[in-house]
Amino acid sequence: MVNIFKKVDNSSPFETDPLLKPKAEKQSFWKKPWFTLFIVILIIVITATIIVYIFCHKNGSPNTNSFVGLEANATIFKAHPTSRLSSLATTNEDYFKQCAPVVTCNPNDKYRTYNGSCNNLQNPSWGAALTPFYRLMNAEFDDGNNTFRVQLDGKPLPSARLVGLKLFYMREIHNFDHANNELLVPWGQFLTHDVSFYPDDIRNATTPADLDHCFEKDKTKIPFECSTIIPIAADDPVYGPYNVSLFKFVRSMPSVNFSCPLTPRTILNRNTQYIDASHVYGSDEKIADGLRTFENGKLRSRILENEEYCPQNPDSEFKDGPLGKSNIQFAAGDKNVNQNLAIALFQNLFLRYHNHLADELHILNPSWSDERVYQETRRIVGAIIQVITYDDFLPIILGDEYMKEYGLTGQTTYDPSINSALAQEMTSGAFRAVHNIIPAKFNFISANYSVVDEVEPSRILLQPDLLVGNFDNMLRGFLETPGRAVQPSYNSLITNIVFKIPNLNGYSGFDLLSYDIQRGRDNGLPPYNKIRYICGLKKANTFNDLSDLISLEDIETLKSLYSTVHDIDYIVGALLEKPRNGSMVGPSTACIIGDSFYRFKHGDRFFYDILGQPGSFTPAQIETLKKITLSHIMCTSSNLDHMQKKSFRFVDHKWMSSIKYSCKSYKLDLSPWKDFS
Ligand code: HEM
Ligand SMILES: [Ca+2]
Repeated sequence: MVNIFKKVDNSSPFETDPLLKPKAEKQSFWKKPWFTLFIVILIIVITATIIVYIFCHKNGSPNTNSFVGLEANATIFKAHPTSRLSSLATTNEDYFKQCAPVVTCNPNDKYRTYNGSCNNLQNPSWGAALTPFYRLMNAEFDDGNNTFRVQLDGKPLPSARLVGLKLFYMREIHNFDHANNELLVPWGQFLTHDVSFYPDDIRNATTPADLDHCFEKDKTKIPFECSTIIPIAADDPVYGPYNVSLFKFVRSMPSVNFSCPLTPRTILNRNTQYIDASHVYGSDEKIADGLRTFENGKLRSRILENEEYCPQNPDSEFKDGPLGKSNIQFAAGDKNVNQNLAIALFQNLFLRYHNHLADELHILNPSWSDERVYQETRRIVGAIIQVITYDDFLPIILGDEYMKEYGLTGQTTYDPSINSALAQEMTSGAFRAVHNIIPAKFNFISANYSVVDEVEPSRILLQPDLLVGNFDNMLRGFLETPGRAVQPSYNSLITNIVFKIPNLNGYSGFDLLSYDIQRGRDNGLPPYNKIRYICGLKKANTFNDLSDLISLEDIETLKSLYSTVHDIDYIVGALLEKPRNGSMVGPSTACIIGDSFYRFKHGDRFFYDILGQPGSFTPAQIETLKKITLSHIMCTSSNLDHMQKKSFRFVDHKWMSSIKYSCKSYKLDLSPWKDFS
């Protein structure tokens, strides 16, 4: 803009012909053609801005996504609506036939079990903790059972780091999604931790730290535990200069470690596979009891710097994270509570909310026992997570059209033939594609809206100390920062963390994208082309057949990495796909996410709006639950005092403070819980 105006000034005849100058000075400036032109352009710009703004906020479409080279209105995605997927896997029942414990259920139980069993009365172990992830297609391993998939021509798959470098590195676009804020990120992860957790395979006592010896060069034989490391080339632009030659990679723990030697390699999910707040309360009774005070229904907590936080984890395993020492290690229902600051923030937020709600219910019903208050609160918190997920979060991730296509809106009808368990294709593939909206830095924003700290990924992983004293600023940071524009690349900081290994006197690294690609191979995910097929999209016979969804430039790079179109890792294809308008994800990602959330909704006998079950809420309670927003939770559990109604929307305090309502307006009507039996 500035340059353009300068150019006009320079070419002005007044400068070159002084004789014209007095006449020109007498003429009113608003009669000049350039002024009229300026006004017209200004009006066009303002009108266009208003239209774009209204469109973004109405449709929830980020519209700032950075998929160039493909038609914005790609109607092709509509050509194959797949509202229900049918699993083609033949192994889903193996665990239940061979290893599932005998479970006796009380069909009249009002509350969920801790481990999720007895939700489905005909198949009581479905969706329970410590049962396998579901599969939409059979696992793909080279030897059929265990070893990483290879390419069709027998060559090993390209290094996950190389794939990331060639396709995604240096492609990051620093645009914002001005429709949404960054809160989508902690919510997405919080939701993930409700339904997914697989621990490392440490059968040979191989913790990540034990893999240091994999760095040693000149080995004639690669030790077993080093065989799945992610190789890094010497000319890697980031890690090369530090001589980092590999990322350590520990495989997921297979079922054999839980006395169930299934083949092909089968991974058990340690968390309940329902959206039921198991990450707040625990996926077994021992963990749940350890988190309770057994007084007035409350959870254990501690006060740090005058605020309430989760209790300290007594487990020595947590004392020192691999990235440094941490005095604080929270305990919560999910073991991954300390994985990064964002998830720690949300676990603490919900701990506070539980205790707030328990207080309210206790005041409302003083005669209720500790057990009753605790279980009712737990039930409400689980329901709230469902409401926020389906009403607010998913419509932004998937868009309204996909929401309808996949049956994720409206009244839930319980269908006992549905196994709600989380699909491997989802947890090791599709839902990870949403890692592309993780911002490079977390902004801590003070009450007067100034950024007081910008925290890089190297400071957020496994070291939650920073949360204490910064709770409000961190929450405000997520609310007050526009989201990262949807794009194929992850942010370059989360893919390029270099850290020093003290005992090795060298360096190591972390790259979330490499780990996501490698995890897909570890857990036997089918390649991208097969997911296209199950999702009803056109199966590609040649690389060029991908051009319906992937740009020609990316197809050329894919050709240079993979032997055939059938070899491409699923998450790689998922990231490269052009999202449908109004959605943040491409069709093969939406299809897998849609399937999972369909099964979480219609396969859960305790889903919050299902009627006629012993665990059903009353119609009046359901009405109250439907009105709950994340803003209410944040208002109740922090010191923030104003909040927009649509919590995930970016509401710039400078221009739109009038639609940030006082926290006093976010009251929850608990009267339907008064004296009900
Ligand atoms: C601060 C932001 C986040 C960080 C630092 C983060 C980091 C990680 C890491 C380190 C893993 C394990 C990688 C491995 O397999 O070794 C993981 C797994 C995963 N993440 Fe994220 N993530 C974040 C946000 C999200 C979001 C927003 C979503 C989805 C909406 C998501 C979905 C998943 C899923 C589905 C998995 C696999 C589930 C599991 O580990 O049990 N994450 N993430
Ligand atoms: Ca759960």
